[in-house]
Amino acid sequence: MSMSSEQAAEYKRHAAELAAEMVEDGMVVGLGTGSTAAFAVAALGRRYREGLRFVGVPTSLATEHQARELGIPLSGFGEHERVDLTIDGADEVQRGTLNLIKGLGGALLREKIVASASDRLVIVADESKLVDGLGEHSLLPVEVTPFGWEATARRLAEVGAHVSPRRSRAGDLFISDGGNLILDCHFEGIDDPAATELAIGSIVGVVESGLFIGMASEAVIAGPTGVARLHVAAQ
Ligand SMILES: O=C(CO)[C@H](O)[C@H](O)COP(=O)(O)O
Repeated sequence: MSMSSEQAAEYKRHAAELAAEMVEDGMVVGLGTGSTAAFAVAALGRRYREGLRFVGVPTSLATEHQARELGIPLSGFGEHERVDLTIDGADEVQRGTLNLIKGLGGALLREKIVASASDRLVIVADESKLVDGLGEHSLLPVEVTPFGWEATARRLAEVGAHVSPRRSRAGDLFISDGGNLILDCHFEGIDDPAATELAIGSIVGVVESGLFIGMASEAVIAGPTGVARLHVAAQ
């Protein structure tokens, strides 16, 4: 059953607020990107004003801006080797594995750097993001260097992707926070996400793909029946 955008926003807020309760005093917290993560950042801003002390590591310029406006102190990898807990959204969450597609918001590179340095990555989403197989609904964003992107796009097509360069509203090539381009890749289902990630990652010119394999420790998913905390199922 499809949900209205107001309902989806309400579910995103429920999931995000529950995850924001997981932050404890003294933590280094990865601050995700997107509309769901923004609810978590807003809740963390409220908790900071109420006396909770933590530092945030933002995953995009947009999140950095939001966190600064809320008075959340920010830090980075010069000061901290590890992040205790990151709360971020996702475009697809695979049931059972919690493997993810991320990056429709264009922040996948910074999100992946922060996720890979995190002891816990908690994904927040409404239940429309839950899928049985990755690639069911979402394109797979791949961040590539601007130089030679057309050659990189051809190599991606060779591994089975239908490739479209992402464009801004004005029709220009979209530039990521890292100064790269995003190629949105459609696959006829991604049967083996780990193999697909390896194949894409081995193409010269690819900076990162939006496949997050084995990174999420938990997903907080909200829908009409309430909020569920999902963990990786035993194989
Ligand atoms: O990966 C992302 C940004 O690069 C977002 O987390 C993802 O696109 C989900 O966004 P939203 O919460 O707005 O649906």
